[in-house]
Amino acid sequence: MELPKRVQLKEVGPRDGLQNEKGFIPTEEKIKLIDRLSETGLDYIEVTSFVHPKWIPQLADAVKVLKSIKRNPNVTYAALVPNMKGLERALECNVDEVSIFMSASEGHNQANINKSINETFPILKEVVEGALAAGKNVRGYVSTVITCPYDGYTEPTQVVRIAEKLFEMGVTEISLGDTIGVGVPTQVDTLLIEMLRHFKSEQLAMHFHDTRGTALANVMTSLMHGITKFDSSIGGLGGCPYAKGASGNVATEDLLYMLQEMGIETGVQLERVTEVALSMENVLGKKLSSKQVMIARGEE
Ligand SMILES: CC(C)(COP(=O)([O-])OP(=O)([O-])OC[C@H]1O[C@@H](n2cnc3c(N)ncnc32)[C@H](O)[C@@H]1OP(=O)([O-])[O-])[C@@H](O)C(=O)NCCC(=O)NCCSC(=O)C[C@@](C)(O)CC(=O)[O-]
Repeated sequence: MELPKRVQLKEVGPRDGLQNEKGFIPTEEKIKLIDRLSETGLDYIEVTSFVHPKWIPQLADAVKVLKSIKRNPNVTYAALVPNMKGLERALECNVDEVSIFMSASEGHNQANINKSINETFPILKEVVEGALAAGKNVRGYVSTVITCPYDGYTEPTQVVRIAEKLFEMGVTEISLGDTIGVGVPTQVDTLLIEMLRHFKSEQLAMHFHDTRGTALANVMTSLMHGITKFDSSIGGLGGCPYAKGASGNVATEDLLYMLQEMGIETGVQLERVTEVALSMENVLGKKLSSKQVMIARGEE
């Protein structure tokens, strides 16, 4: 079986991981989390999001967080940006990379960003133009690529249509989100066969939530298609408040363990990431569900 020799992990814990947490996490703790993650070998961290604080109150401190972290020159610090207002705030803090986002399905797009798919394109086009003019790279998320909590199954051709539009705008990479974490390997296979007829594997990243425990199997299927970029979240935290039933992302430390044992390099230190994940249990006042954290707790 031919698998990639090296994979890049994009840590989305401080943004996707925390956005769904109910109680407000003190800003100092978010900064500490990002600073600790910056010392684990990760080279990409999505730190926050410049969405409307009314929609995601947990990340209302985005400006303070991004301005206060200790930047490691080897790490790209990215943030989610939905529109020009968000871009202004992100540029004010000198974000390294901008992540725009929309869904492949109408139902989730409307619930998540209060716009139809067609209304979203010109808004994002303006954001991409503004970010590129400011010298920032732009990454695009396409959510609900397998199933939408409102509209059901998503046709792969619809994902291709949205991805083509985002690439035309100037994004350099698209992260494909199984937003509610119900996808299975055969569906990922079907999706990637279609996507790879139109795009190169280097242009794609995969973003798996793990609601049904299928995320690692979906990563494996993606590796077999030559995908080398995966989003993951420390401790398996995460979820979208506008996607009912969505649980956390694949846990960074569980993904790292699997890759490491398969001899795939990441440059990230499993022990350090696990320590950071474990420390989040105190901050959040709850046990995390990742296997590596359970083992570190002595609960094998
Ligand atoms: C997109 C909007 C802003 C539209 O929200 P809206 O209410 O339609 O916004 P609007 O453009 O009509 O503006 C209304 C007011 O909000 C202000 N406003 C407008 N934008 C901003 C901004 N950026 N920052 C601060 N303020 C803002 C704007 O200035 C105005 O203020 P007013 O004039 O009334 O005083 C809203 O729907 C929103 O913030 N949605 C984000 C929801 C979200 O973050 N969801 C979770 C993301 S996770 C995800 O999408 C999936 C992903 C990426 O993780 C991958 C996967 O798992 O698949």
